[in-house]
Amino acid sequence: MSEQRDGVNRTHGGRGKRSGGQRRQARPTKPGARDVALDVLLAVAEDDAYSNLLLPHRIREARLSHEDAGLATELTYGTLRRSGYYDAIIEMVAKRPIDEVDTLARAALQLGAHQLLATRVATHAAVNETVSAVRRRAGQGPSGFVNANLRRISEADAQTWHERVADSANDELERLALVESHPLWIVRALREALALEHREAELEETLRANNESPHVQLAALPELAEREAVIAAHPELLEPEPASPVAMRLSGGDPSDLEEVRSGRVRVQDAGSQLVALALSRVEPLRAGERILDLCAGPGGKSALLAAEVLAAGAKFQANEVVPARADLVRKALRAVADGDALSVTELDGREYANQPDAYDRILVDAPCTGLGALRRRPEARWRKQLSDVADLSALQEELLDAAVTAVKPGGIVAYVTCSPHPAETVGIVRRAARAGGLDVLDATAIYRDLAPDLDITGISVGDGNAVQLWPHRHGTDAMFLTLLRKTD
Ligand SMILES: C[S@@+](CC[C@H](N)C(=O)[O-])C[C@H]1O[C@@H](n2cnc3c(N)ncnc32)[C@H](O)[C@@H]1O
Repeated sequence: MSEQRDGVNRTHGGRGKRSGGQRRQARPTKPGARDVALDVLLAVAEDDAYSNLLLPHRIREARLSHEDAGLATELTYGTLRRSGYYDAIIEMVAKRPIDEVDTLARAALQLGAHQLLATRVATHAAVNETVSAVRRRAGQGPSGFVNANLRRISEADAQTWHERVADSANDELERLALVESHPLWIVRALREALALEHREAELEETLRANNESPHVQLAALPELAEREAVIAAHPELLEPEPASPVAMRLSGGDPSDLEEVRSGRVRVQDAGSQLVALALSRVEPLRAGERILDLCAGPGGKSALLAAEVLAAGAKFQANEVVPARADLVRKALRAVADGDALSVTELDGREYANQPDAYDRILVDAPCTGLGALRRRPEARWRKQLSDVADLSALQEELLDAAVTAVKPGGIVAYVTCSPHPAETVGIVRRAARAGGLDVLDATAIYRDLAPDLDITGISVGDGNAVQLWPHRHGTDAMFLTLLRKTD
């Protein structure tokens, strides 16, 4: 039997390795939604592509209709998010370890399993169309293997597969990791984070929320756009989003169809990201002449919102981003807020700001992190992150926070923020800083309750104050963490 015919990956390269023996054939027919989805799944597996960057290109190249573009998007992102769960099923039907399944066959089986078990696509279409996409790409060889195994998957319903996979687990955490399609170390970290609020019972809900597509949320930049007026101009598309006083929810369509988005007065931004930025600018009134620094600003979402607030109060705004290409994105984001390049963006390692003691009134440290709080937005991210990333990042996070504490004036405020709820990146960092002395931990729950009275906010005790962890399943936002620290001497 040839490699193509039996679907075996004899390279044993596992995820992300090209299977070598496949010949990619020219497609005689116009590609459809499944061809596009399969293309992107393979590029993610073989070339470490980012699905959210590649998919829009592939959809345009294939000239998919609006409807097919929607289908390709749902199939690609849904399959990537749940691919760990589908792998468990593929191992059962193919009766071999997943790393021994050829990359194309594995991607096609995941794609087919997603259609069969998580969408309303009819069984015959899910099987036949997926097999046809494999045949167009690689000929008869692997399509037989894919066809046979998809038929086996289609013989049981979604509930039965759920039970079979759950029964294969050794314990409760492994069960959740398998059925909710997350690496086990991430499940453990999320449980630990929920335990800080005595909410371990919400673990399954938290994991499920990571498997859903988030709503598109927009921010009306203060002084440049007024939320109610923007909603009034597009009542069929927009509604207020309770998680931030400037947030709106887009019900469908492309945000750039809105003139307010094209002009930069309204930005696509998660409401939790809005809330952490506004917590710093509104924790107490901004005074004219205050100096505000965004230490880790790329690509500039929070900078744009903060700068709009800061300039309206006659205060001064400074952004910094160490990666030059990302610093350019910050400059672009700030152009809508101030004419030309009126706001400078430095390109320093944020730790160098320790050389400017007592220089700023408020500093945002939106620290580089694992991003475990935004897994629903980055469908393949959970499979690429590693536990070892946490140690490296938390060392950097400590140093960036220390630099900000040095650079803020006595009486000034540092906001420490991550888009990860991993305790080693959140409370681990701020509790250490609080123990070192010279800082008061403010009550972040109070400012959140002012800014978003409809949200159910609970605090996590840090020193004498409270940090706040937002969650997709409870607040409809990314899992943003915030602590506000005031320098006392
Ligand atoms: C979580 S992101 C910031 C997101 C941004 N605040 C926004 O809302 O668009 C963290 C940023 O920190 C940058 N970064 C990483 N190491 C850094 C360092 N040593 N100094 C300053 N910035 C750093 C990364 O390049 C990344 O752009």
